[in-house]
Amino acid sequence: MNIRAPIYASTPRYSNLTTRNYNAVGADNYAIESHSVSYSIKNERGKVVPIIKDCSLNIPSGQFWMLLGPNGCGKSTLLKILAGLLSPTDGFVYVRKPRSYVFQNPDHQVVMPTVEADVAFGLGRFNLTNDETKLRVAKALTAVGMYDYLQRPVQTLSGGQKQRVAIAGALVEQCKVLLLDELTTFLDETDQLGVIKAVKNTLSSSEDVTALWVTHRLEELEYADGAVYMEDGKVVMHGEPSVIMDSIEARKASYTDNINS
Ligand SMILES: Nc1ncnc2c1ncn2[C@@H]1O[C@H](COP(=O)(O)OP(=O)(O)OP(=O)(O)O)[C@@H](O)[C@H]1O
Repeated sequence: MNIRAPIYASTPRYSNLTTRNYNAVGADNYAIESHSVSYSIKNERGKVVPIIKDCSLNIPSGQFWMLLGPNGCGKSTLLKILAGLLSPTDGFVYVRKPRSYVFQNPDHQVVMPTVEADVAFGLGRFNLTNDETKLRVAKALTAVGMYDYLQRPVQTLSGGQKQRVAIAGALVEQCKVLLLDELTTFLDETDQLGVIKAVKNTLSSSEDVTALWVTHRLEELEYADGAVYMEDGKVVMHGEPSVIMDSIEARKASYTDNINS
């Protein structure tokens, strides 16, 4: 699979879709929709193990949303379903196209010798002129604040700079939805902030790019327009970041009280 290509499909990916709900999806201004999505795997003993359980969410176009929850609650699995990398066992999803999935480890995605070559990599199949390619690369790198690094060898970049180049690699192909999987896990605070700001800037300088950002860092919620909180494979809360932040803090406090009592 070409990880650098946005995931195109002639029609949205659906599972168990009826005509009635097919007509409903995409009707509101949502870039990402998931309706009663479940995903199970069979373990080595042949037992069916549910990973994602009846998850529904709607993310409005042009917004920056975060997907949070404890380790192992299913965030990455749900993101991969939205990216079309996994097929739901039940329910259906709609994600505006083209969409692009950016990995936690930029070394899986940033593969060419220089920043310019890397960002231009996915444009080969578009039959663009040299000037068009240069213009698109410049625009994508400017959006993530990396234009000055155009000629830099990628191995000289910091982790956060590489993440920004990976995001530019998605933007250059004019993707409408960015699905971002724990990009700041391995980054220090400065790089973490640089990557978040790059995504924010991308959204404010583009017409209708939508981003869903998986994170386990609660403090990142302050940059989000909306948030989804998961526990044990289920979407527990969905909406206003400050409300979700307060509620997560309250759940943590009650958990700590239970342990200490
Ligand atoms: N292919 C698979 N086979 C077996 N178990 C799986 C598979 N994929 C996911 N899981 C399990 O499903 C659960 C959810 O995994 P997932 O990676 O989606 O969680 P997460 O919330 O992203 O976790 P983290 O924050 O630690 O990255 C975990 O218990 C994981 O071990």
